[in-house]
Amino acid sequence: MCPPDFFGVSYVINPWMQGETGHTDAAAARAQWTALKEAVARVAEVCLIAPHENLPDLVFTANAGLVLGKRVLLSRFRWPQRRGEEEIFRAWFEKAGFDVITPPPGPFFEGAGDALIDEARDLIWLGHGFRSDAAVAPFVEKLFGRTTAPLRLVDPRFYHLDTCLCPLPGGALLYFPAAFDAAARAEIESRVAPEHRIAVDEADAVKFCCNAVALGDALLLNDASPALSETLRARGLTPVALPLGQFMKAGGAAKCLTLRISGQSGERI
Ligand SMILES: NC(=O)NCCC[C@H](N)C(=O)O
Repeated sequence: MCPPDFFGVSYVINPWMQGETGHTDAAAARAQWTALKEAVARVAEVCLIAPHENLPDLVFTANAGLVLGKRVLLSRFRWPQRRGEEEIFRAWFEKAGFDVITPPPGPFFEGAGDALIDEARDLIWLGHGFRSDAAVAPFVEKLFGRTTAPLRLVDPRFYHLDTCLCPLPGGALLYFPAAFDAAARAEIESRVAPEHRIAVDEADAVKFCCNAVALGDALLLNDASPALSETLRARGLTPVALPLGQFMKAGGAAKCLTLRISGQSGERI
């Protein structure tokens, strides 16, 4: 995670940021981020990367790269406003002993914002259409030795895959179907049995319920309706609501603010 010392909205690269320039409250953001960090720290060790002035979105560490085992495929950001983050994340990973791989020339790739590991299906879902390019899929597949299933995103509010889809422990998949084109919905339906699909409605989706961090049985998220919370509980998961409204002004919530760097089955690589 990255402390929110320099977090704010100072440019607009997604619809959530529209009209929010200069409207974040630093103390409130710090309190929300700290509550999330403490919730993660109850289950896992939290490593920090130093914040940088003029890189307000560095707090969204999910976008650093895709980590599997001790390998990380670094991001290449679509928007110039975020490109300064790439070398900062590279330096952090190198110092931490990761094998850092640069994406092939050409396609954009926004890390674990768009590439989600589905342990139950032994595959990587890759969101594309707004930030990452589908052209990076064969490289991801070869590098990590896992089937990589591209999914086209069509709603600009759900510009990263982790804003509208979340593989859950136990094999269920939480997702907002309207964020995907028909082919992507068919792809999800062909790979995920109906009893494992949890389709959320728009009211839950805009609360970033899919932007959830699964840690053991706990599911850390900004908010979920009573009905969705009940559905999750029935599957043995405990939704933990952690308000992250300050970060939603920039288009991110719990999952975006974290990057899992160990504990995935990538250890077999
Ligand atoms: N969805 C994510 O994984 N990260 C949120 C990134 C927010 C940032 N303002 C962006 O638009 O890139």
